[in-house]
Amino acid sequence: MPNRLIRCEDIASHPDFRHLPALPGIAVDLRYAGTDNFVGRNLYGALDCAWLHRLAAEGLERAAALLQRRAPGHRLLVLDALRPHRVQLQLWDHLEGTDLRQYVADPARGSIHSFGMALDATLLGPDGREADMGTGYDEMTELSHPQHEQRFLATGELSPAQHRNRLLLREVLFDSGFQGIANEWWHFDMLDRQLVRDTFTRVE
Ligand SMILES: C[C@@H](N)C(=O)N[C@H](C)C(=O)O
Ligand SMILES: [Zn+2]
Repeated sequence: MPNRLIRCEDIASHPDFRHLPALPGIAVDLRYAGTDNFVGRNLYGALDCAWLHRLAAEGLERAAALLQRRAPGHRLLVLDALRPHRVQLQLWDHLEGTDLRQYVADPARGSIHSFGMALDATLLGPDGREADMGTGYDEMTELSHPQHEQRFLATGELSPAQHRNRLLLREVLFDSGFQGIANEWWHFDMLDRQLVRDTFTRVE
């Protein structure tokens, strides 16, 4: 268990966290705060989870500015940000007995979301609609894996336009300091994961 812990209910009083509605030009639709998620129920309830650690929030602001320059009219849509550890446990438990746990960080190690240092995001096009990424958010199939994109491009299961949308999302986030993971096009971490687990405050 990390040395530093804070309850999600107390996050507003912690100086290291920033509230997403205060970040200009970024859209937020936290899917675990409703029923449109793979568990099928609202996991955040009365908790306000529209927060990120200031280092991740600053990276997100940089990414939004880059996106404005590279693809005017597009916006970033945050699908998940700070995820309390208690919710990570529920995601993990929901997938017990399946082979899908590769898509959820083991709470025994800790999700980078629970430190406010990871976000799930997609793009909104100039028409305000979500860009087509080839799969939906949290779609737990190989077609969602960045590591297999070349294969799916070759078979036609991923179109060049869908791939370009993923590349644009990745470019603006990577150029702003985030890193991706091999099996989820929507997930981005700020800083080294082990460093975050060892030295940052985890939100319970
Ligand atoms: C569950 C999915 N949206 C996600 O964020 N996965 C990463 C690996 C996590 O649980 O930290
Ligand atoms: Zn994620």
